Amino acid sequence: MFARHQASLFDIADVPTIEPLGGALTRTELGAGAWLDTCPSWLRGSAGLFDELLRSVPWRRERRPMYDRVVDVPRLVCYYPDGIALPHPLLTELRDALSRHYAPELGERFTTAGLCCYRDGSDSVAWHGDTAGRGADTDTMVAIVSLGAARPLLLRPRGGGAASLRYPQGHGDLLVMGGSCQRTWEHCVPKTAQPIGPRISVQFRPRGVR
Ligand SMILES: O=C(O)CCC(=O)C(=O)O
Ligand SMILES: [Fe+2]
Repeated sequence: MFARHQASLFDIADVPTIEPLGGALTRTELGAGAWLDTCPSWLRGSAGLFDELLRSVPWRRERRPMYDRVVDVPRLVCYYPDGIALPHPLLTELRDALSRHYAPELGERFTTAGLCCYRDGSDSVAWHGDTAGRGADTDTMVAIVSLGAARPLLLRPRGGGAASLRYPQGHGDLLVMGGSCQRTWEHCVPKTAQPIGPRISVQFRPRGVR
């Protein structure tokens, strides 16, 4: 199912470590109350995590209503709702580190994890905001940790008017969308014609945000 992949290309250290978030994040104000925090290589030494998730997560195809049909979304997904154990203890550590760091600003914990697998460059997700839940009308946060092959995450203001921003998301990188980002901006992961291996995106969200 997956293109050939060598863990050592991504990360050679064996012991997973995460950077304390305090000094490591860069915040970008996007306007309209939206912001982004980024931390390249937040997680190091995580090649084993990528391999294990690729192998052991019960990936399934995503289907979405579009106009009068239901279509396959070109990527694989697995959703871990509030209260369901995550598929690897390291993901629990990441979620809890994010919850601790953002508690004063977010006022609640990250409780759910959405895992997506982009098998190769023809997998993608179209422009959207995470507005299926509270993000439609409430400021919130979505924290994304990327594993595997680097793919860019693009952002643009809803309603157009500005060139899109491009954030390459490589192995271990963290990107957090905050404030009004889900309702005032859109994001996507475009297809690429480059021969590229699989990428896993892990999105942590508070309860009720989808
Ligand atoms: O692949 C990513 O990092 C973004 C995924 C995403 O936007 C979503 O599943 O809502
Ligand atoms: Fe999203």
